[in-house]
Amino acid sequence: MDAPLQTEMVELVPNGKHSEGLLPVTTPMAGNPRVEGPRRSCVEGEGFLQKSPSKEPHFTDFEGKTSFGMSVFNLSNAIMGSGILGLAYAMANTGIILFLFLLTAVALLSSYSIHLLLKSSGIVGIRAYEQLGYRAFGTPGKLAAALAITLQNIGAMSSYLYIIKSELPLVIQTFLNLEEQTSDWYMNGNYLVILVSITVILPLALMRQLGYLGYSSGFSLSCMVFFLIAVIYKKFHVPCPLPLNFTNITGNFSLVEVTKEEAQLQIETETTALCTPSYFTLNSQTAYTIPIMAFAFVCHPEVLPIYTELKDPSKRKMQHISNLSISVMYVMYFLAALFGYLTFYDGVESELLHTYSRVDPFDVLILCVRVAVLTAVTLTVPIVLFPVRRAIQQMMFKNQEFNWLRHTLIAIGLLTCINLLVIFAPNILGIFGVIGATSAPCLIFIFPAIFYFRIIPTEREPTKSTPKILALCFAVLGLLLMTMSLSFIIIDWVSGTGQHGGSH
Ligand SMILES: NC(=O)CC[C@H](N)C(=O)O
Repeated sequence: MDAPLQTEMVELVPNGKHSEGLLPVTTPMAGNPRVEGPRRSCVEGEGFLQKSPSKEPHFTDFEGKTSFGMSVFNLSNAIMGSGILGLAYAMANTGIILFLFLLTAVALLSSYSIHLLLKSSGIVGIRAYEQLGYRAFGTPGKLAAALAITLQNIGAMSSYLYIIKSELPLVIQTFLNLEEQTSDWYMNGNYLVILVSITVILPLALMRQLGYLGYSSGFSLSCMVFFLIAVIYKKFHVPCPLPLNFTNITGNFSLVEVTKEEAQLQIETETTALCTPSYFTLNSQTAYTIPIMAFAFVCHPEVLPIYTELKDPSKRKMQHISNLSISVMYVMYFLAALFGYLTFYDGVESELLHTYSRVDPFDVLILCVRVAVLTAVTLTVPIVLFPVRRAIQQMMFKNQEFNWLRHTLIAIGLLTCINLLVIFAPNILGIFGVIGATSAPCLIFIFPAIFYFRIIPTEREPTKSTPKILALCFAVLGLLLMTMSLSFIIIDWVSGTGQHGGSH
């Protein structure tokens, strides 16, 4: 009947305005979610029909204006963040082959979950993650989605600001050619974070639409490309083992009475052991790989806002944008991890930039790399802030018209909270390890799958149809990953070896 008409039913109201008021959204009754299915289809069918005959002007006021290319920039920028800095460490704990396999799997799964989100939003007719939750499970579903988005993105933004706080003073120190850090205000990470937040992040975060951030996203991506080139270049210019390790090795030998040749031989053996890539590794840290990768590919809260602003939107076009962004990031992630790993091998730290500081903190190229990463993460904050503001609006001010004052106050409020967190409670970042381990699997695996399962009408896809069974398997996979990551974090805490959780 009217089922096929639902497919591309999309609501073309820009962010902040997509109110439920435009389409009668009925709260599903628990346990009987599709009671209102046919009625809804009808309404959505009408909406669709209104648009399709002329194929445009009807919605000109609300039409998204962002081009395909700008959307790719924005989505790629949303994907790319501090996650990239942890991947070389992940590779050191999996080996190259296993890493490649896992990275491919996470990228494919991430794309599949975007497919589930897009398909569900086509049915609901509203491109907002929280609204999918509402349609699937009523208010609890909406709150769960909004909470996961808020926690995940606040965690991500804190990790970005934390990078600014710890790296920017070093950059300034090097630029000023100072041997040691002075107590001047411009050497104080806390002041610098506040300054960057006010002068760069806030103005960008005040943009009414994500589409305007396309240029800054493009610039942010080019900074990351520079970072990648520098990582590749450094592989061929940093000695292995690092002189520091080398001293340790020779130091050990000087304590014992050994002949020069024996010592030389030992050093060579150790050097080979330290500087040979491993293709397949399993150790106590391997379990962290999946959460690190899952975090690195999270962009799901941003997908629907970007879709809302897309020019001539269609599910197919948005899926192309997502696949393209994920593929580009996949290649960049793999290369950054590979060359980062091949530079330091097992000596790589969970934050790649720190490892470079060990070589020579005042090296000019490393300095430029730092500036590039700082710029990239700074420009990512406004994109990641966007869905949080949207979630807050959906929770507290739904059905209300766009309001500049509210828009501005929420952005200022969020930035203030994140600044306070980073300045006064940097240890809280450990807590974000736990949040990351729960909210990332929820946003990537569990929610898209269960929302899809509940939203797609049974007339269209019976409960036992392959897509729905696949979606359920996907949710179970997410649940397994979440349990696994959490157990490992807890084991780590209990045994007191927790060396992770920092920025991811
Ligand atoms: N929204 C997000 O959480 C983005 C995280 C991003 N994928 C990163 O690597 O930092």
